[in-house]
Amino acid sequence: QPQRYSQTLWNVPAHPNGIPHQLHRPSPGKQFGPFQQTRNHMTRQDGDNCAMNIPGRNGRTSCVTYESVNVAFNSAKQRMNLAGPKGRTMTDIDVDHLGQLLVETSRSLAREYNLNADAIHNALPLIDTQRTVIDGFCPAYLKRPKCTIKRYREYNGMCNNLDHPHWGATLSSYRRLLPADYADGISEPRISATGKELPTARYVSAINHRDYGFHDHAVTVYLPAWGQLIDHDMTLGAESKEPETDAEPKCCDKSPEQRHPACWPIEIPHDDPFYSNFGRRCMEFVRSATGLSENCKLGPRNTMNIITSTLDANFIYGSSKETADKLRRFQGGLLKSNSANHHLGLKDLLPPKLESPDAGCVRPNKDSYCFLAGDSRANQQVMLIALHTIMMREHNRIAVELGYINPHWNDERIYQETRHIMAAIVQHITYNEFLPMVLGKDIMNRYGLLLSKQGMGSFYDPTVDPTIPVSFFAAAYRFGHSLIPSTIERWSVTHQYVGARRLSEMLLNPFDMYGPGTCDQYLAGFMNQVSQAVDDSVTEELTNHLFQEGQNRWGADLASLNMQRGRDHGVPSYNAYRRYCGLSPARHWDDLAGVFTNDTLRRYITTYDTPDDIDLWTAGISERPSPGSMVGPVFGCIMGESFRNLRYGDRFWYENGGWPSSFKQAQLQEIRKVKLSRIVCDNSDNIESAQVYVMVLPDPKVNPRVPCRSSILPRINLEHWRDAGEPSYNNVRPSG
Ligand code: HEM
Repeated sequence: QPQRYSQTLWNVPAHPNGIPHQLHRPSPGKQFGPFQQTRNHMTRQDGDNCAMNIPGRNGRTSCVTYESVNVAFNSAKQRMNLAGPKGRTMTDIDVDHLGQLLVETSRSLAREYNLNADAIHNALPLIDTQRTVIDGFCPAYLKRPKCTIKRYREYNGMCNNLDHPHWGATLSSYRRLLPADYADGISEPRISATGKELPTARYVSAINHRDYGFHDHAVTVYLPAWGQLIDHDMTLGAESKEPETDAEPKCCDKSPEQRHPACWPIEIPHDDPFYSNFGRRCMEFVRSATGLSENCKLGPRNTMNIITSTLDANFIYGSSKETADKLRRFQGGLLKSNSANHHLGLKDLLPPKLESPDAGCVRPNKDSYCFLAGDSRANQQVMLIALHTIMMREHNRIAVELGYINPHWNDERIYQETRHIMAAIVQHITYNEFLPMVLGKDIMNRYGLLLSKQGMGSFYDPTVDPTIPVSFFAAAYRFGHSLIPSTIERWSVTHQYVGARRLSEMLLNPFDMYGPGTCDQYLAGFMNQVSQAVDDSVTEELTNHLFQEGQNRWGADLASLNMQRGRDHGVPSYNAYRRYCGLSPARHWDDLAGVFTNDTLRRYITTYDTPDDIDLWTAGISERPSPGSMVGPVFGCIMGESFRNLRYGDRFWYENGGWPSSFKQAQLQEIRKVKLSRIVCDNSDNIESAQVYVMVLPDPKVNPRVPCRSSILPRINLEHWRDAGEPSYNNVRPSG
């Protein structure tokens, strides 16, 4: 359905049946509300030089000329003096620089033509930048590439959608479900609806996200562990960097004048219950890099996803051919690994990260190396690195078997087919085991997320954009931060408790993994340790001790970072999403009775000036859960819609039939058998039993713990990939 573009920021219609529809990007040459694109139109004032008509008072229109766009861009370029691309390919820093120029260009035009937020959001993007000097700077990757249909995905996600090749691709901007809420309509962080500043993110966190340590009654640590792993398949916000060092700027130790322009440190109140003990008044925070939209359109600031949006297992392989190649052995379709513990009869670990060894972990000495995987965050903590390890092992296990079954396949063919199967497994486990627990049956049903048990589907809808929404990346999918326990337990392979370590000690410290048997102890621990509930309580390990350094007794606060990140990205308030999700927005505090617990509501009343100010993340994790779900209605809606688009907007979706990428019926049935428990059984060293669904605590009746050799945990039968030389395979050139 077309959107009404005359809507204001505060008047977004909900879908009649309660399910919001996608905000379609405007296609060129159409009329949207009062703003008229003038590609082929002569206008009264400026003839062919008029890029956009803006309605003014008394029915008179004024014209934004192409010339004024050129002047605004050139003067921003001169004023900002940002470095241009060094090589032929655009890096995220290059995109950021051009993005900043476009933001400044939009700001100048908004000032010159006195544009309001509605016009900035709706009118500026309609200007045909291809007719301006901007076109000469707009990188080729944002222009339309020639797509061909192949069996395997491109690493960078390009050409998944043949009509919109950039949808879901790397370095594209996050999608918006609602117009950005920036104080100036362009890029400045949100302020209160009262016109005052919002309370600082740390103040909100300290009052509302204390550590009460409530456990979930059913889910194990495998649930947040898998949740984070697949987050790293879908989103990675681009950081602003110092061009000289490629490092994230430091802000707190500099005076405001000396700070990097992206610095936006979080103010800590003087009476903070924790940081005041250490005299801390400032928490590091750097605004994300600026993104670009197709053809480098003008408008409010965009922000970009460095990795592909679709669930394609890029955390194993990377989102570029360059990264993928670094991880490959180029032999037998295998990934590189480290066989240091082979002599003990133990399976391979991930290879050591020899390039930029200090990025992403804190090394105890120069001889220790953290691990190399497809995602740069793999070493962040032990849950993540353990799952990365078993997914690498699963790739190699499947590759060896495929090579055995098809001795005539070369390295490339084995590698690409294994990568294709791994992406299917990630999709299947996510929709079969993870989402039903997180969202519950009703939401799964409402958004069309329930999997078919048999047959091929034709789920693909080329009008659906799988690009991750800002509100998912910067708020809703961070629901997982509430689930994290304070310690991570190790259990023996026979399910006896062994010990536990504080989470903060394990951050950026994956080196435990080198200890013989330790990986197994964690993998067994995750299925025995219960996770925290999704609620307003967040462990102090994350709210006071995140990435604590050296001898310090304090670290950063992830809850504050989440809210600051939401404001950084122009995420509107919780109330705006209530409206978007078909719920009534709160006009008075009383309207929120029952939405949150009374305690939570009381705390919000002391924290915020009005219900219109509440940050999306804090409210989303604090909502009372919907029946059968771990999350409440607003997070359920944002996640439901996002996961719907990831299923229906992915041409390579594993259940789809009729494409060269489609699995055969029998192969699909094999993929449908895979469970995370099977992957743990096959890729741990000595674990001999697991409950059928490892994200849920064992229960003799509904989730029994069974031996790994039991037929209740069937293994994917790769015999169905025996290749008698089907033409549909042989015609396909390997991608990349
Ligand atoms: C111990 C576990 C975890 C730690 C230490 C952690 C830490 C972090 C940190 C430091 C950030 C960046 C914050 C910022 O500056 O904006 C982040 C982002 C994020 N986290 Fe977590 N996280 C954990 C678990 C999870 C889980 C379980 C989920 C979801 C189920 C999750 C979802 C996200 C998402 C969606 C982002 C945004 C990522 C991006 O695209 O850049 N995290 N997390």
